[in-house]
Amino acid sequence: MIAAASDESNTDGTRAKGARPALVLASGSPRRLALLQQIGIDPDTLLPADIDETPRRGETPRALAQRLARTKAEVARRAADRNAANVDGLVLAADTVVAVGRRILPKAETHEQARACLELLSGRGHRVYTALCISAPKDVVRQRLVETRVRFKRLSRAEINAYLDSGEWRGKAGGYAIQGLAGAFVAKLVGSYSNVVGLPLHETANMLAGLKYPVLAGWADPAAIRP
Ligand SMILES: Cc1cn([C@H]2C[C@H](O)[C@@H](COP(=O)(O)OP(=O)(O)OP(=O)(O)O)O2)c(=O)[nH]c1=O
Repeated sequence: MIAAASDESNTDGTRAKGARPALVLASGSPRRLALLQQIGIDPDTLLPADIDETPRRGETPRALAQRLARTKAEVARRAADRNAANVDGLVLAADTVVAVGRRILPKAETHEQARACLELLSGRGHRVYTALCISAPKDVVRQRLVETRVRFKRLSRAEINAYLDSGEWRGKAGGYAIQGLAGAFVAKLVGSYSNVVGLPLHETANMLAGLKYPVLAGWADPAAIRP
């Protein structure tokens, strides 16, 4: 259900003038929620969209990320709309894809997959794409693709084994999580760090602001912002 925050609603259920739209985060990723909260945005509802993420034949990494983000947003909006009396909110979805050239790395689920990813990434550059999709009322859909270039140092067998033992790679695109132990593998990063973790904060804030969702500067009470 997409409902405006209750403390901003009038008694007749209509939205108070100037109230922010309700926000659904179409994600089951704790990292995406934590990143949003980092910039003071607390979604009203979490609605993970369970979709098939298999790349299509010949699909580029960029096209895959964009298609999946859009599908997640659409699936979550349909689920939200099924029960809702009030559907004037925003639905935010994202998808992160790691690629070496046109080669799309999997979201590692097994040791073998994670090892193959790390061996491929060792000592070379790769790109991390996160596609953002925000579905708004009246069939308005905004999309954005953000790219970060990352280069890993050369990884020894011992480092790869130790990293595999950590389990941090599980469920992560490209078989690593930059916000954990793998931060030590990053020799160079060009672009947005939060994009690699799963949600580019600068671009997300801009897109939300463009849809009249109050981010930092639009807040009524700056004192409410966490230090
Ligand atoms: C490269 C990299 C990816 N990741 C994560 C971000 C994403 O959660 C995940 C990529 O998978 P996604 O399909 O983008 O996201 P998800 O399935 O985890 O969550 P949801 O679809 O419900 O939003 O990999 C990191 O946490 N750190 C990293 O350094």
